[in-house]
Amino acid sequence: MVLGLGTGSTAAFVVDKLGQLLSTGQLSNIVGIPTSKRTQEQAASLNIPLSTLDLHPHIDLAIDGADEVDPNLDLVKGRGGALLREKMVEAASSSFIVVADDSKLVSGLGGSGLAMPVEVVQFCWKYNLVRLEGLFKELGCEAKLRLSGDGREKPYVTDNGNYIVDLYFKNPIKDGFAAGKEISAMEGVVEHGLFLGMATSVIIAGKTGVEVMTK
Ligand SMILES: O=C(CO)[C@H](O)[C@H](O)COP(=O)(O)O
Repeated sequence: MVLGLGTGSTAAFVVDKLGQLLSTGQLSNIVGIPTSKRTQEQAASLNIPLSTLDLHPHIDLAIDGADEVDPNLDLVKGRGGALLREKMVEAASSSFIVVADDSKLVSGLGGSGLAMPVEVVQFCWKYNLVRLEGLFKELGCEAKLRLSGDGREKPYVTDNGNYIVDLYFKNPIKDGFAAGKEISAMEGVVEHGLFLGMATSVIIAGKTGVEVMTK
């Protein structure tokens, strides 16, 4: 079985569990396709056999976290910075299961007040930041370059050598597909964090237990 391995604090539990099941012989004959360098390192340290999309272009199942989940199982992802590889791996997967806690549930994407990331090339990133903010003016959008380092003094660089522009909305995005299309059409945009129509099911953990959402 070919498994897409997600990125983030929730997906890390899945990777740990896979490592444990493999080491105790409860699971065998799997190969993992990691969605980030971080996950690749974690999986390798647990002796999970790894491969790439080049060698395994068809993935049976991907399991990953999410930043926002709406009632249609559409998602915002990428606050952990891995959106490009996540989208490539999850789009190539026959099934895509999301694992999250109930703080991630929203009635409309962009509605949490937290970031919707867009990965952009470094070249003239400010030009694209201004254009992205302008695209969603009517939603009260504010665009910020993601920073890293102890004093947040330098731009965050993705595993693919790009920058991230985080979009903060005052109001939820009305038409995610239209928004995604407009963002992707911008020269210099590499990928955006709207994962639409991709999740097969979402497993949500809350104080009262676990709920499985399916379409
Ligand atoms: O998209 C992601 C990383 O790019 C993560 O899946 C998302 O940020 C959720 O992370 P966490 O489980 O740590 O809340």
